Amino acid sequence: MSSRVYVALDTPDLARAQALAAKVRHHVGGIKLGLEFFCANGPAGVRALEEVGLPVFLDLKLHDIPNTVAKAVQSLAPLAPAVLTVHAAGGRAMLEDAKAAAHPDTRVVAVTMLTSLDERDLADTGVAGSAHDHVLRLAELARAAGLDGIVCSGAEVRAAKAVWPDGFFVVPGVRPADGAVGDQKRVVTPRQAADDGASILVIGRPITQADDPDAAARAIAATL
Ligand SMILES: O=C(O)c1cc(=O)[nH]c(=O)n1[C@@H]1O[C@H](COP(=O)(O)O)[C@@H](O)[C@H]1O
Repeated sequence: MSSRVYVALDTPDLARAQALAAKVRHHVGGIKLGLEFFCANGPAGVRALEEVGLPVFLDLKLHDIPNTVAKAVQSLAPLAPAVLTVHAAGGRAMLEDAKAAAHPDTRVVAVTMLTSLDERDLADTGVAGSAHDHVLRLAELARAAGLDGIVCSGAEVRAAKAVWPDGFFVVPGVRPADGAVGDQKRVVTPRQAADDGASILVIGRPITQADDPDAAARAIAATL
């Protein structure tokens, strides 16, 4: 089975992204390209990274009115990414229209509660209650809207999978036991995320900022 680890190539520099991908390609299952990369390099950058030969996860976290998101997803359809993110908070109509506009081979997944947030941050946005309940509520919304899965932290993935057994679960905020947490707040180890049911693990800086990214990716893969 190929690795469940997708490496987040968060850089605006195309050559650096290509070099990192070439280094780690034997120890990861896919590549995640996000806003930092896409704003600098656009669809041409995505096509350049496709040449590495790994599945590409396009993480643009789209969140707007249904018509705008659907048209954006339609514009991305020729890239046929393996995975594409939208924000669950955009609401049911936006989620339905995003899925309808996507390439049929693309898994459209909804970001529930960013792993950089905790319950105090949630309260600041006017949402009372626990992260667990908020994620499960948005998971149910995504499922009802016909999406393929969600993005959540490793702290919620077991509960989310229990209520959506055939959902696709993306878990970022993953850190090796001794890893620097940085701006993430809800973190788990790669092993815990995998054991608790993550379909894929998104890991960026623990690999990309390592002195030897390939060795870091290999060490993480060895714990799974
Ligand atoms: O959708 C995502 O991938 C995502 C959702 C989320 O809740 N938290 C989160 O960190 N991410 C992404 O996952 C990656 C995590 O990177 P590191 O913190 O460097 O491992 C970044 O590219 C984030 O954009």
